Amino acid sequence: MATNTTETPVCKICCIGAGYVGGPTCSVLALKCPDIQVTVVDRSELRINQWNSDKLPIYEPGLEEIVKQCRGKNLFFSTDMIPALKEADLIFISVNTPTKTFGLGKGRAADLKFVESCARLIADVCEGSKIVVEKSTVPVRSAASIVNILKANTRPGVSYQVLSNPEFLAEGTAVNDLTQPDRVLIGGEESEEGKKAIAALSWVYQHWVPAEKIIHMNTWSSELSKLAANAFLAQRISSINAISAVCEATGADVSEVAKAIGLDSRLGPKFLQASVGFGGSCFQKDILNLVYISESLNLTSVAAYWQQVIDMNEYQKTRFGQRIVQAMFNTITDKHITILGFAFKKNTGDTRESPAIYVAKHLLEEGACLHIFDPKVEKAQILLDLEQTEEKTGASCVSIFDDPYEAAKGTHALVVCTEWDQFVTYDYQRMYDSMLKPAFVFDGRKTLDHAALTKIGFHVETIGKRPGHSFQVWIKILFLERIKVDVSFRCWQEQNWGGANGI
Ligand SMILES: NC(=O)C1=CN([C@@H]2O[C@H](COP(=O)(O)OP(=O)(O)OC[C@H]3O[C@@H](n4cnc5c(N)ncnc54)[C@H](O)[C@@H]3O)[C@@H](O)[C@H]2O)C=CC1
Ligand SMILES: O=C(O)[C@H]1O[C@H](OP(=O)(O)OP(=O)(O)OC[C@H]2O[C@@H](n3ccc(=O)[nH]c3=O)[C@H](O)[C@@H]2O)[C@H](O)[C@@H](O)[C@@H]1O
Repeated sequence: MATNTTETPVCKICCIGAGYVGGPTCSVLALKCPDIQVTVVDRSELRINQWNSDKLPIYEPGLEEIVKQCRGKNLFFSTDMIPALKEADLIFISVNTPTKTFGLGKGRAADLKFVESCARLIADVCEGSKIVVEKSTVPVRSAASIVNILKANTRPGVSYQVLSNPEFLAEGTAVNDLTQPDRVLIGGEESEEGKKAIAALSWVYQHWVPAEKIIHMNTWSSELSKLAANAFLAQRISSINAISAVCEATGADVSEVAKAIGLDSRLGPKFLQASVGFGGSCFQKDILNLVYISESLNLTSVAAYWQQVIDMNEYQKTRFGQRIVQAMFNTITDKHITILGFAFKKNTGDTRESPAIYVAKHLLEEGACLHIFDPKVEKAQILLDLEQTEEKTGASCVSIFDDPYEAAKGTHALVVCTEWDQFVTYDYQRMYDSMLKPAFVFDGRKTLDHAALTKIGFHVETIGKRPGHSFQVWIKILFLERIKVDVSFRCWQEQNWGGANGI
C-alpha cells in the first residue's frame, strides 16, 4: 500500500458511513486491532457529533463501553472525509442502500446513488493503491460498477482493488455478532492483485476471527450470499407466521408446532418465533431487491417465490391489526389503547419498517387514541414515523410516555409490538387495576405469561393461538363452523347446479 511504510498490510482504515453498520463494525475493529487506526466518516455532521458525544446515535448493548475505550486512541469519527480517504490503505463503503422510491425499479430496486457517490469521491481524491471494500448490501454485480467508476477516473500511479465483504450483524446483538461472527465473507478478483487484497483484509479480521471462519469466494457469490441469507431468514419467519394463521383457525398452538419443527436437527430452532411480522431496515429491502434482480433476469417464477415472503409479512401485520379491532367488539373509535414497544425488535432504538408503525397506523385509522411506550425509541422518532407533527393533534391522538404504568392508565388494551425483556416482568395487576374493563392484552410477540394475565382478568389474544378456549369449546366451534360451511355449500349448489341432485 502506498501510504503504508511498515510490514503490516494495513495501517489505516477509513469507513464511509457512520450508521448502524459503520459505527459498530469500526468500533469492534478498533478494539480488536490496536495496531490499526480507524476513522469513520460521514457527511452528516449531526451523526458524527453524536458519535463524538456521550450519547451515541444508536443504542446497541455493549457498544458505548467499546467506543469510550477506543475513541481518540485508534478510533476517530469525522466529517472531514478527504484527508481520511487519502491516508487510508483500506476503505469500507458502509452507506445506506435503500429501496428506490422513484423511477425505474421504484419500490423494489436498491438505490445505489450513495455507493456511487462514494466511488466517485474516492476516485477524485485518492492517490497510490487502495483496497475498496463494499460492506453495504448491494445487488449482485455492483462491485463491477464501482470498478468501472474507479477505472474510468484513474490517474497515473493510482490503483484499486474492489472487494465484497457483506455484513451479517443483527441489531441488538451487533457487538456479539461482530466479535464472534459465524463467518466472514470476502469476495474478490482471481488475479494476483485481487488475492493480495483479499489476504490484506483477511489479515485485519484474523486479529480476532479464526482463519477457518474467513471464507474467500468470487465477488458475485459474496454479494449474492448476503441477499440470500437475509431472504432465507425472512422466509423462515414468514413460514412460521403462515402456520400461525392455521393454528388460530384450528386450535393448534404455534409455539408447540415451532418447538416440534425446531427439534428436527435439519431445521434447528432459530428464527421460528411467530410474531406480528418482521421489521427492520433490511429484510424487506433486500428481498425486494432479490425480486427485482430475478425479474430483470427474466426469472419470473423465482421473483414470485420470494415476493411471497413479503406478501405473507404484510398479511401477518394486517391480520394482527384486524384481530385487535374484532376482539374489541368491532370498534375502537375513541378507545384508548397502549402500545408497548415501538422498535422493530428488542435491544435497539431503531424503528425502520417496525411492525409497530403499521399496527399503530391501523389503530389510528380506526379512530383509536394511542398511548405509546418504548424504552429506547425517542419521542420525536415515534411522531415522525406516525406522521404526527406533535402529540394529541387534531382528530388523531398520539401520546408518548416514558413510564409504562402511566401509559396503561385509563386505556382499554395493551398491545405488545416489541419483545423487550422488561415487558415480561411488569406488574400487570397494577396495570389492570388502572385500566378500563374489560381490559385486553394483544401479545404480538408471544412473550408474556398468558395464563397469569388471564387469571388477573385480562382478555388475552396472541399470535398463533386462541387462548381461553378449552378443547371442548374448540370442538363446538369447529362443529358450528362445519355447519356454516355445509349450509353455504348447499346454497351454492342450489344456485349453480339446482341442488345436490342436479350434479
Ligand atoms: N442495519 C443493519 O443492521 C445492517 C445493515 N446492512 C447494510 O449496511 C448498509 C448501511 O446500513 P446502515 O448502517 O443501517 O445505514 P444507516 O442509514 O444507519 O447509515 C448510513 C450512513 O451513511 C451516510 N452516508 C450516505 N451517503 C454518504 C456519502 N456519500 N458520504 C458520506 N456518508 C454517507 C449517511 O449519512 C448515514 O449516516 C446498508 O446497505 C444495509 O443494507 C448490513 C447488515 C446489517
Ligand atoms: O442485513 C441486515 O440488516 C441484517 O438483517 C437481519 O438482522 P436484523 O434485521 O437487525 O434483526 P433480526 O434479528 O434478523 O430480526 C429481524 C426482524 O424479524 C423479527 N423476527 C426475528 C426472528 C424470529 O424468529 N421472528 C421474528 O419475527 C424480529 O423481531 C425483527 O422484527 C439479519 O438477522 C442479519 O444477519 C443481517 O445482517
